[in-house]
Amino acid sequence: MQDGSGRIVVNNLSKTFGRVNAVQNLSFQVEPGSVTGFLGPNGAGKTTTLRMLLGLVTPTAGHATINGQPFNHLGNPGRVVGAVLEAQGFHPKRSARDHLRVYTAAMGLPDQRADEVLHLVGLREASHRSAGAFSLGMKQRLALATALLGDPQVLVLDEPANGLDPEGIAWLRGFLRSFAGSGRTVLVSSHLLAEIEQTIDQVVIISRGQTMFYGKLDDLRGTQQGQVLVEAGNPEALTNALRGAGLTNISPTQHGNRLAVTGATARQIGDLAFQAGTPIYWLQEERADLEQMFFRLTSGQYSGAPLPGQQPPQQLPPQQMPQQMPPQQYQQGTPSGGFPQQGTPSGGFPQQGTPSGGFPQQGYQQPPPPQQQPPQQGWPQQGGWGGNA
Ligand SMILES: Nc1ncnc2c1ncn2[C@@H]1O[C@H](COP(=O)(O)OP(=O)(O)OP(=O)(O)O)[C@@H](O)[C@H]1O
Repeated sequence: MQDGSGRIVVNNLSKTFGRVNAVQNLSFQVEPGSVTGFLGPNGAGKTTTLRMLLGLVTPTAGHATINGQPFNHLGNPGRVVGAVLEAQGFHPKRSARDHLRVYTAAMGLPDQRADEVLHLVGLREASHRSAGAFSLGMKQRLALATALLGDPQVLVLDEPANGLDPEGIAWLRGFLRSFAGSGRTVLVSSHLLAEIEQTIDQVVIISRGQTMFYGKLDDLRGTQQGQVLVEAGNPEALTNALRGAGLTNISPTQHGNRLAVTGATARQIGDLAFQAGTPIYWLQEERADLEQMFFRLTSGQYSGAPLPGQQPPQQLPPQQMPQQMPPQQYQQGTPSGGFPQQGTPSGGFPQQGTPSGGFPQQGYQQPPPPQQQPPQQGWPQQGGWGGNA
């Protein structure tokens, strides 16, 4: 029985292709009402994981569920999951509206639903145009429209920002936030952290099929302490004051009198300088650079050696690693009636792509409980696709 939660659970999932360990012991959870980013460089195992979640690939070990069930056991998958794995597979001569109507008919939905989702993704004006003439960004939107047909509870998108121009990316960001804000679940993959950083609540970073980080972005930032750069009238007096306060991670910078201090806020340093009687001429907090951390966590995937200026890939301390679920025997899903089929886009039916999630790590704040709300209400309405949309 489905639990109706909208929760995605990936539990000790592994997949081996011959000698390639595409996915190794991956675990995470995606809660309704949240957006989870599934990140990793090319070949990290994202698509394989999403395909296992969507019942398109049989895991070597472990299992993945949506609403407490393997995808192939969902009674009406199109109403539960909307998935886009690749924005391809459209008949080139078929209009966007006709493409969608093939699926409304298959799903027993009214034709009008095709127009509704075209409006939702900003393709209303292009509904009569052939999909073959669409830009990559427009194809992304049409694939998303297809996934939305069944008004799904869960969205699983593989690299949905590919081909979108900056306006399209901003729109997608708002759309996904809104979708999750209505109590639904979003799992979105990308190989670029910056692309989805502003959209996601939590992140699962994988490299070579293994989890490198699973948790909230702030927790990831917290793994690397920021520093404060300070220029004081009397650096020696400030250094003494900082040491006196137990701050020993102080180093000179290449810039004259400036010091780099780790483990303190700018405010603390300002107070200590005041007490030491030295003026401050310049003060700046430097936050850890997420993109750099992402590269560091995933570097060496191909060469096995760190790139110049990068650290070797590092496994995070245990408290930052995903919690393991109790081992459960994987139950292979029974094949559904033709769905999902690769390349068969439809609301909730996987379209060549894959999602995934993770278990809350320590300190992870549970997102609000699932709230079923009328679909689309409050979702950003797109007036049209811009540029390369
Ligand atoms: N059907 C397959 N047969 C053999 N190897 C495969 C198969 N599918 C994937 N792989 C291998 O598994 C590994 C993970 O591939 P996967 O496509 O899941 O990575 P990815 O993170 O989605 O990469 P990208 O961002 O480039 O799509 C790669 O080494 C890939 O070559």
